[in-house]
Amino acid sequence: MSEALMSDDHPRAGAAAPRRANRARRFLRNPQAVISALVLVLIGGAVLLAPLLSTGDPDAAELSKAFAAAEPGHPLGFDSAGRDVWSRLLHGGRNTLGGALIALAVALSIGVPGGLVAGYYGKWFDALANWVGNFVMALPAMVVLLASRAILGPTMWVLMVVLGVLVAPSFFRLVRGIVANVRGELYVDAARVSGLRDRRIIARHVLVVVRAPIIIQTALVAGIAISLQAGLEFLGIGSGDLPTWGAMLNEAFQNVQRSPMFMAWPGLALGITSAALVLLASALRDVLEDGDAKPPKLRAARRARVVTPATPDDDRPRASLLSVRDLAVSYGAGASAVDVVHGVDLDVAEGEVVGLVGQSGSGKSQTAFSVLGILPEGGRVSRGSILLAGTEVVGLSEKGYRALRGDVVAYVPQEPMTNLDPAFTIGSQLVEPMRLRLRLSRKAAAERALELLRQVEIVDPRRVFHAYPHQISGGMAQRVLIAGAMSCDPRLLIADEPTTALDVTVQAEVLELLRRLQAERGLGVLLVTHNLGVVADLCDRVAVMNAGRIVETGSTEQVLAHPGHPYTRTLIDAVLDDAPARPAWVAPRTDDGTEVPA
Ligand SMILES: Nc1ncnc2c1ncn2[C@@H]1O[C@H](COP(=O)(O)OP(=O)(O)OP(=O)(O)O)[C@@H](O)[C@H]1O
Repeated sequence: MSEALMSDDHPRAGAAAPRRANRARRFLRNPQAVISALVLVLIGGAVLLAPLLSTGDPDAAELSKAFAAAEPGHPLGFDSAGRDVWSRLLHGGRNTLGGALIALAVALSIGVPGGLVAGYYGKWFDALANWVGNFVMALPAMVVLLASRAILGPTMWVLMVVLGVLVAPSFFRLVRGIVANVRGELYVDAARVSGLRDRRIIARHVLVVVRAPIIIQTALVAGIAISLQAGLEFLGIGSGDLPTWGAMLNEAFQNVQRSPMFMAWPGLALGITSAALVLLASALRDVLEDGDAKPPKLRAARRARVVTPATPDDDRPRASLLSVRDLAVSYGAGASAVDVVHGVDLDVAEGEVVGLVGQSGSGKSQTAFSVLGILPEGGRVSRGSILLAGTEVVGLSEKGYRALRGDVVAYVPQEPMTNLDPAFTIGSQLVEPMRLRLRLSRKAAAERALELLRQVEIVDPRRVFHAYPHQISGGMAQRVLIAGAMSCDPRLLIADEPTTALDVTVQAEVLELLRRLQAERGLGVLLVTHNLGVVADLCDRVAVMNAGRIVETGSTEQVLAHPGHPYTRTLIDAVLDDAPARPAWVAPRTDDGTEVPA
């Protein structure tokens, strides 16, 4: 392995410290964030400590003190009913902020899970939830609240639940949109192939991406909820018996001629709280979103869609690890359906390395994805049978697949970087599937992960274990993915162009590593590649694929030395190894023999 890639001073390795610390630092360096958060903490603290900070009962009226000026213990004076304004302001804040919190809690608990499920699974739930969300958003909030008040009675808390339902679609839409994008990321597919359940993938890999936007949206919606709640109370349609900032505004408004200052206190409290929330939301956007490098999007969403029931074939070699018969993969439905793989037969036995070769677009990846159950959106196995260690996987449920992934079949993908979740350390991404599949404790899984990193020849396993994907090189990332693929001791490894994204020296090292691991563990390997050099180097047998069909199969030696099919001959002729070497470059010289400067 290249020392430059392994050393700590590699540019990627020297990148920023873990992003959580980065975010905290960015937050503390942002004056708008700090000041607005401080203001909110002060307001929240004051209303929470209302019984300690105020002198009396907020509802205790003493008519003789109506409109009386400030006095010791009553710094803001008395209202029209002789009640202490300071007490009412603090206790009113409790009710106003408490109401907004209820609305937020309802909106979050409907909008976030709804958006996660709709964005991740799509299908009918997405269509239905979208329709309901659009319908709720189209409703005029104030009219619905007035109607609710008429039907449900003048209870502010109930109205806040209704308000929560009305603002839930804003969270739903936000989360759904982000999740629908994330579910197509390769690291989500990689997590599925490593055997993680959907619930776990959503909690670990998807929720983390929506966390920051949800926090920002929460701050914004909190401001809106406070204003709406105060608006209702101001109009006199909340709970008239509770002190709230809106009710105080209402009362002050009725006496504005007599004492205009009474408008100021609840007005200021509402204004400062709402402004602080909006400023905090905008500062959080800078802190949480702008500073994070977004993972590049390389492929559209891919979902397994397998429909045809298995049609077992009696002449298959039963001892084989993988036995594919008459596999067809189609996109689209009905008359517009297009077959991209036509009747492929393929076998991999225990300890055997089989190369699946062919030019780009010949259907190699579609065949491999069919075996793994991760065909892209719209793709389906339309015919044939795939036996994985004796289990028919055509038509198999996600649950059935989970039982096979990790310890029967594992996958090494083409693009190492996009198959690692940028939000988690390498260690945590290795540990998680082992805890689930092998039921190891966190400590035992971490020890095994370190051992695996050593086995894939990572020089400083401990540093890599604690590093984030952006802190390691592409070659190291591929080694990490190979370690991950080996983590649950699979019997079959499917490697899809595992070295294509790497530079030439690293390619050789990764191939050498695969060769060693295969020999040590007696793995069956299906190596998808367009590179005949790699095939000659690693494979026992080779299947040549062209235009969705296997055109020739045989031992590597036989196929490469005596190709039987014209397409195989074209592939071999395209390898430039036998072409005459280009003559060395000679600098042009003038007649007297001096070199012409470039
Ligand atoms: N999502 C998709 N929708 C429709 N057709 C697709 C989709 N993905 C792939 N195909 C088609 O399937 C065929 C085989 O593609 P596949 O990715 O298996 O090729 P490949 O041999 O693996 O090539 P490469 O080495 O470039 O990945 C191609 O003709 C491609 O256009």
